[in-house]
Amino acid sequence: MFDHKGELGPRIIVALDFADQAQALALADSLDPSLCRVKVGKEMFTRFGPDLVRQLHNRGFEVFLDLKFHDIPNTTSAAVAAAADLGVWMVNVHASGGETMMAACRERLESYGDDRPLLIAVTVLTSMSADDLKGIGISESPEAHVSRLAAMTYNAGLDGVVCSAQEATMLRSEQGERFRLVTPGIRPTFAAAAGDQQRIMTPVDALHAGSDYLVIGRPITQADKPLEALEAIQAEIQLAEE
Ligand SMILES: O=c1ccn([C@@H]2O[C@H](COP(=O)(O)O)[C@@H](O)[C@H]2O)c(=O)[nH]1
Repeated sequence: MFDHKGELGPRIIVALDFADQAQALALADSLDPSLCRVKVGKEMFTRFGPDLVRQLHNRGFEVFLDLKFHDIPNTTSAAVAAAADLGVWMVNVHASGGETMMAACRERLESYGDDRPLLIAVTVLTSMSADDLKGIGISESPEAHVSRLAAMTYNAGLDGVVCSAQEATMLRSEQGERFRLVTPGIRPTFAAAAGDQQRIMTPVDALHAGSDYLVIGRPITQADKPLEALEAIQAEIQLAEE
């Protein structure tokens, strides 16, 4: 679970959320694949498809394909295999699709051996608060619900979860060191706007809390100078680690 595809490598995953492919690739060209990975999500994949992923691979980036599959086991496991065929570094499903579905996805990737992508599951979206959970009929706290979904993910044999950094310390102690914690909702000290994110943390605090990978979008992609924003975050991290 831990020893393939360059883990840990760069801890920052830049979320490429653009309506324009040329803009996304221009940004990628201004970044350094040795300093970050990139994430392709629903917007860009729906517009530009697998070709965008190939173009990023050609530029030397490892790609997290963030399509959050949520369907019956047969469909979801086939989708995960398609992602593996594309050669992505990481792919995800929704943990709320259930343990049987997640286990089917994990099993489907067995035949790829060490070439398989990391397979993780989304717990509770970082844009959701306790009130949002109540709105969909879930009365437990975000922490308790994340903990429940992460335990299911672990039992299904996946590599880790997407959660907020606010749950990282809890999950690290519950699921151990090898369970990958991928945390969006990261807001560096220089980025004032939380936007639609509810459960946020700074990069340094997130790493201290136990995050393995920090997913960062707008604070980098919408910055006047994206490479400088990325470097500023890395400097924050390095300073805190000294
Ligand atoms: O719970 C989740 C799961 C995925 N995301 C994705 O991460 C990035 C975050 O972008 P920011 O601009 O830094 O807010 C975005 O692509 C989301 O789709 C998430 O935010 N939360």
